[in-house]
Amino acid sequence: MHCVQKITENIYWVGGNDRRLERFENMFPIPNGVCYNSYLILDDKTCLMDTVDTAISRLFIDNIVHVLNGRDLDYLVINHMEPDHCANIEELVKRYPDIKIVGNKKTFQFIGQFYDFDYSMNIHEVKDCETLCIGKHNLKFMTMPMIHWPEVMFTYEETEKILFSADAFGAFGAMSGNIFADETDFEHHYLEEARRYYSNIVGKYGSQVQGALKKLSCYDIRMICSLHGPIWRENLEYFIEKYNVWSKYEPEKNGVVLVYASMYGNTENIMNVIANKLAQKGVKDMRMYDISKTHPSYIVSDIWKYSHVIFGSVTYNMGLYYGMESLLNELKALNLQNRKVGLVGNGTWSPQALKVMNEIICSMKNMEIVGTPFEITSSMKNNEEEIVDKFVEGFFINLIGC
Ligand SMILES: Cc1cc2nc3c(=O)[nH]c(=O)nc-3n(C[C@H](O)[C@H](O)[C@H](O)COP(=O)(O)O)c2cc1C
Repeated sequence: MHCVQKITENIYWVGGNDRRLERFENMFPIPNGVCYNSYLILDDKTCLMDTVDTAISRLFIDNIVHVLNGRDLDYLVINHMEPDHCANIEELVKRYPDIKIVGNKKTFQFIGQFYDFDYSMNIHEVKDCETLCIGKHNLKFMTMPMIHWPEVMFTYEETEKILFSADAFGAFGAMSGNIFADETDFEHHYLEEARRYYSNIVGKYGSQVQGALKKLSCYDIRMICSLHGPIWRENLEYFIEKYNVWSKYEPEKNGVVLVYASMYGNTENIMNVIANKLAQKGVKDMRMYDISKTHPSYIVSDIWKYSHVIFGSVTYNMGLYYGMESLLNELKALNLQNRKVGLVGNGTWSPQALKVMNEIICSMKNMEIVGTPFEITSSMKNNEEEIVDKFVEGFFINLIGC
């Protein structure tokens, strides 16, 4: 049966939820599921904003048929050509052969690359800032390359002042009936997952997001409709400001994330000792992760949030432990900047971990090594506590000075 909601007088949410998918992009665990949003505008012409993933195709078609109530579908706007939003294009062209697909040059290139059906009679190609009037509603298309694919567009509906923002302003997490952010306890339910979504998926493209925010600042926006996560119709500034901070790679909070790679527990032990000593100095809300236990997307997300991070790793075959090396390289690939970093290495016969971690961190932008990095040979002895104290003292002074 159809499952839709009105979001304004003539616009409907026709998306759906997926709580069965284990991993988004076959990579990121989504214990709270995910939603695929799509929106249908009824006016002189009917217009659908994006489609959904194959997982919910059947419901999606039911939703559209129900809302159209016998009308034809005139336009399908493709703001983003990623397959989790595009699974139904062919089906819609079959059902509504006169439909016009609205996209830019790259959109049509990607449709041709992903799918094998004839849409040559359905193309309505638009350029940046072009508009399309469908009655009382007027759609303005803004190309937003690399947020987070090159063909991405935002569509601004000028009459009701709604921004259809593709994947931007999205979040992991299925919706439980409450499709508006103001109907949810967003800070507790969605914020962490919105940050994990942003940092891991869009994080690399901070400068493009900054560009988009600048472009959008000229528009009066009353509602933001993303392709994932809740719709924003109140307190939009709150979430826009989160995007502003995240895309500038600025920490949201002064605090410490500790991440370790440890096989036999000695590096783990030192990280616990460091955390204890920092706690005794009054540092609160620290987060500690075992790289082999927690999916890196959660660690990336917390590092995006906090100002300081301490990495502790064993040496493995003259290099870094695999999980730690891949985390550090991922942070670098995501363009993470402006963090203060403490380093602790470990090795038994030829310790290399500290050197390799230091090299990766120093190759990133605006990363500062704080505290005196140190290396353990196998395990730390009670009579070596002075080294840890020296590290903690330097790290703490920097932390409280921030
Ligand atoms: C497969 C393997 C490769 C290792 N390679 C090195 C190495 O190249 N250099 C070194 O100094 N230690 C090496 N180690 C030793 C560990 O780094 C070391 O025992 C570490 O001090 C233990 O710390 P942990 O108790 O936190 O696991 C290796 C250990 C294993 C299991």
